[in-house]
Amino acid sequence: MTSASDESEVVRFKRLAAERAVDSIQPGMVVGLGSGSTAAFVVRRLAALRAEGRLTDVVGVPTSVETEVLARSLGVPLTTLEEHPVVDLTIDGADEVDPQLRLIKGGGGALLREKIVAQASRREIIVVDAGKLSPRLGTRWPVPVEVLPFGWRSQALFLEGLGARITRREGPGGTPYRTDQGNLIFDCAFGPIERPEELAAKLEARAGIVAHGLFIGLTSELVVASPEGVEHRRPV
Ligand SMILES: O=C(CO)[C@H](O)[C@H](O)COP(=O)(O)O
Repeated sequence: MTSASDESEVVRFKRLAAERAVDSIQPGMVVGLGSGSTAAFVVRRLAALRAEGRLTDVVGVPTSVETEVLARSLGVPLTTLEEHPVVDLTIDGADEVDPQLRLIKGGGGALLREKIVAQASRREIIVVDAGKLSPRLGTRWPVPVEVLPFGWRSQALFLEGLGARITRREGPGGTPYRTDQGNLIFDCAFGPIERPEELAAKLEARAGIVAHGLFIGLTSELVVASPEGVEHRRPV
């Protein structure tokens, strides 16, 4: 168990951003629970508030098996998109955020469920430490692309044809990483991406590509924590 005193600065910023976003949760909400280390702080904060008798009627929609396991272990009640096809508010992390609040996500491999939940949400708050901010997507992070195992070598050639340097993500013991759906991930280094919308359209047109980590037009608010403090950027 990590105590607040031995948290690294970056981890502290992740926690502060996550905790600020939790302030936006209202009683009775259906809340999308993102994946990754920053989003895990959202689940922990929700559990701590429940222990104080607050937000006890909030239910979460987990975006990954990992988040589901964490939430269950902390007693946070969960639901599904089948039961609640519209989510009031989702709080999730990101790997890279550009000035238009376009994102690269999927460092934790949960991109497909994260995007499904984001698209089902009325509001999507992204929580990051300031190190995730980037002038142009692709500068600091590859774009994860989830592909069906069927025909994966063809997808690899297609992705290289788009100009990416690709790496098939590895799981435990050097075996291919598998997503919660049993698919593969290629991390695609494009370098700084000039027109993310065009790249997203090409990826979406390809059969066998199940999801990609470009999240465009899905962020409604951003919470960024840095040495200067915590900033909640809302639409103007
Ligand atoms: O997209 C994600 C998982 O698929 C995460 O939100 C992203 O990788 C950020 O992770 P972290 O909060 O651990 O830095």
